[in-house]
Amino acid sequence: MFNGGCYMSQQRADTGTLVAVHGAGLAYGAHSVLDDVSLTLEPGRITTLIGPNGAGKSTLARLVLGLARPDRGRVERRPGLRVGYMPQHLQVDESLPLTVDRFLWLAAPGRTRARRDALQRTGVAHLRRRAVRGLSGGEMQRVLLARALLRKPDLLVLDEPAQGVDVAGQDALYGLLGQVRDETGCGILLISHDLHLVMARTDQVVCLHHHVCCSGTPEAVSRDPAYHRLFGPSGGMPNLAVYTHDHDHDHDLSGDPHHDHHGHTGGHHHD
Ligand SMILES: Nc1ncnc2c1ncn2[C@@H]1O[C@H](COP(=O)(O)OP(=O)(O)OP(=O)(O)O)[C@@H](O)[C@H]1O
Repeated sequence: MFNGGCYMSQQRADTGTLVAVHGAGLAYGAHSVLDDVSLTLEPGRITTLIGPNGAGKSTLARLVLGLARPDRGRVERRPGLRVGYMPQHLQVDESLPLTVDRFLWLAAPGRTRARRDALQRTGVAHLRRRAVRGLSGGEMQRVLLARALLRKPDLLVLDEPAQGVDVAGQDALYGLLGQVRDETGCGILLISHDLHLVMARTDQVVCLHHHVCCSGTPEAVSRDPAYHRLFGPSGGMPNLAVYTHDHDHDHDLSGDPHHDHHGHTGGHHHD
């Protein structure tokens, strides 16, 4: 729901924006986690949110999902927005003999066909009757993506989906997400703490360290000599790209932009 009144709701509904965060600030006690953060998510566009541990990425995702409210600024959401969320961690009770099919049904009760189609789309239809607790990290990730897709989301939010997956698995996942975007036209918000390697088809990269440090588009891995050496001349990982940061400031350890007595920036540079 939009917080900006009728006029703003109408304006946003017309332009199709899924979620718009305007100058959001949020603090836990004295600890400022987000400071004047703005972000716009559009249908059919992939946004990658990167930043070091503790930068506020998951907190910003919670604002986008409507699970938290900013102390300052506002968050507008398209009326009736359907969101599919793939969490960073999921606790599955090891003692429960839960099958993949049952696991999906619990999230979205409905026809078997829909669950089969969702698993088919993420390339793991063969796992439908398997126990969730026996799945590998990469298999679980695809099941979680199928679960998010069952909601037929306008916006897919994935928190660190590449965590615990090797580079080839990350490349395959990003390829799959590109297909999902092309087929469904949904917007995608991807969260990652990898400051350099991002999904090649990302439309905008936003680097967060409590505030937005910089944003832009990634460059193909094949154009970066370091990754060229790693992946070979053909750029064997077509779905990965390099993001080059463009900061005009450094950070001290609290994440605050830092200037020395002479007006020069100093502190911990995180790119
Ligand atoms: N409910 C809470 N109460 C107090 N502090 C919190 C709460 N949630 C998050 N924080 C703090 O806010 C900061 C940002 O956390 P957040 O999880 O948003 O960062 P992140 O960028 O997603 O980090 P990571 O990459 O490690 O997952 C951290 O210092 C965290 O300890």
